[in-house]
Amino acid sequence: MSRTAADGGPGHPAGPSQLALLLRPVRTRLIAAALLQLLVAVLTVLTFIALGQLLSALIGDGVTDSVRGWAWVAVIGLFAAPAAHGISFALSFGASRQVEYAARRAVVAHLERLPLGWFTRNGSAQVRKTVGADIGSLSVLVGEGIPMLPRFVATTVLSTGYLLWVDWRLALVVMAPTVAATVIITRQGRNPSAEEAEHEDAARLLGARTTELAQGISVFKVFGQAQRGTQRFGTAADRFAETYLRAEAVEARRTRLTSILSSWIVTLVVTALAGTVFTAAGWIDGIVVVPFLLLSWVISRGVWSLPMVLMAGRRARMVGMSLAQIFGETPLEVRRGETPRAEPAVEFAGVSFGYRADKPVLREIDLRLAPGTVTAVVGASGSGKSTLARLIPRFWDVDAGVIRVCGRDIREVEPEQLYRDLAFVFQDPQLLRRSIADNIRLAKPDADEATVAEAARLAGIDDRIAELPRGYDSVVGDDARLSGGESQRVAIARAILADAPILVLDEPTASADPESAARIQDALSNLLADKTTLVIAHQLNTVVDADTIVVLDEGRIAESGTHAELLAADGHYARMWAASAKGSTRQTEVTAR
Ligand SMILES: Nc1ncnc2c1ncn2[C@@H]1O[C@H](COP(=O)(O)OP(=O)(O)OP(=O)(O)O)[C@@H](O)[C@H]1O
Repeated sequence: MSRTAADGGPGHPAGPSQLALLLRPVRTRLIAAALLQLLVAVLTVLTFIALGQLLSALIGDGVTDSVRGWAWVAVIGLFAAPAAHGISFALSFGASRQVEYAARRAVVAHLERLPLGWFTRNGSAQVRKTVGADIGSLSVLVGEGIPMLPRFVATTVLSTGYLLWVDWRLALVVMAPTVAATVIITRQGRNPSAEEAEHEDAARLLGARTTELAQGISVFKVFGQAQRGTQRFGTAADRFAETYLRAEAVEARRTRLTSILSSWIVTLVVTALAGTVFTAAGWIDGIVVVPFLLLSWVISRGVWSLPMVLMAGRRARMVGMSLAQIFGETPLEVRRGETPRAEPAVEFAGVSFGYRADKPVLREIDLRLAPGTVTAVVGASGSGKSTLARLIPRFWDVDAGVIRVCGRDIREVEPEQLYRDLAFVFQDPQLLRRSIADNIRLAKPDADEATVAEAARLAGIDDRIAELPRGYDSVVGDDARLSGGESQRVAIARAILADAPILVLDEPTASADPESAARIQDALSNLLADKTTLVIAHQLNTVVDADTIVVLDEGRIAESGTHAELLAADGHYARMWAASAKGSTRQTEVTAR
């Protein structure tokens, strides 16, 4: 069993083919831009040939009719080449913006269809990297790389062809350094050096350590380990710097030879020396050297830009891989189903699930949450309570069995419908960096202010919101800094407003202090009225009134019943209850002392 599909989901070809799909709508514009760059190449080479002819005429042959023609070519080339380049750039730049926008939309649309569990595993880092940096590189590739490549090739081929035609022997000598540089650069450009790869690794590690330090600095400090936290970061930063210097040194060594070989001054000197030798030997007329001086310079400039073209190719591969990773994730499939929607019950029938094939977390769960009842799930840490709760909103799909919500297999329900039937409040209430009002009305964007305020009142958070500088318009994280318990109550207000018939609550009081926990419990009692509820609880005293208490033990249902029934059964639950009673007595004694 695998939670990822490396080979692409249905309708979403991975990698390069995804890139091809994105480029298809702008294909015509890119072809036009590339053709214009070909024209620029032709005009550039013609201009230099014309310059050669003019210089030759000035030095020796005298001005003839054909020279006048070449003068026109030079003038036209001088104006037409920048104009063609300008139009080509406008076309490819426009196309790059369109591709960038389409790529971001395609990624976001695909993300919308991924199971929620994917986000808990990957967090926001990969999404940020793909939607931000990688798609940014894609834009550079489309805007510059794709049109510039034909220009580079055409300039080199045309100039070389012309020089070979003028005098192939001199051409071979003059071109030798640039050909050598081209071969070396192309071979080097294909694979990054070991030092470069090591530096990439160090950069990734530094990124991870920076996040760890930013998120965990308070924990390190509280335990007197601030130095250790910064030490881990410092070691990563040192390694980053060291590998950078090493990679740069290797790069400098690698490029030393090629930058000499492809430098224009070397080309000019080689051309002048070879031209002198050839002329002295009587193999050529001295005037023939003029076009060589001009065009070998054009070629060396092209070779100079080759590493950038190759870099664009490497980036394209990287972007392709990054997109493949996201598009390779199998989206939530919604199967065709004919079962009509029934009363708001939740059923687990023979459900088994594991995050890994060799480690089942839930085994053969049979459970029914009857409409309008509260079912509490308790059990030791790691027994699978949160996993059970998260399977209902399809964080992951079951490996065996079926989960039904309102009588229908959840794999046959459109997510929009499923999330209308379900509201969930988890341990870590995720509030968006938006106004409090927007956070509450997430499930009902058109809810008016009075309705939002009423939900906040029922959730017991209205008085705290009133204290905020801009009340309901205060923005979470900016002028609304809320405690864990307060955030939890905002999440409950959101669930109250959503008014879904089924509620899934995963330890909603987990991060709250006793006073806050009591307020959350009050808020929940407003939320629970008439709902079908599944609540995960650590503190048994919060669930004694539940209609059914289910005890999970190593992923299996060990027993279930009411509080009184389970105490009478004297099994798992009774032992947990006795242990929790002992714990709270000890707690009371400690507090009294
Ligand atoms: N996203 C995940 N990927 C891999 N394993 C996971 C993931 N989430 C939980 N697990 C593993 O599944 C098992 C059950 O975890 P779960 O969180 O469901 O237990 P729990 O009963 O809710 O525990 P607790 O009361 O401590 O929150 C544990 O062994 C846990 O390590």
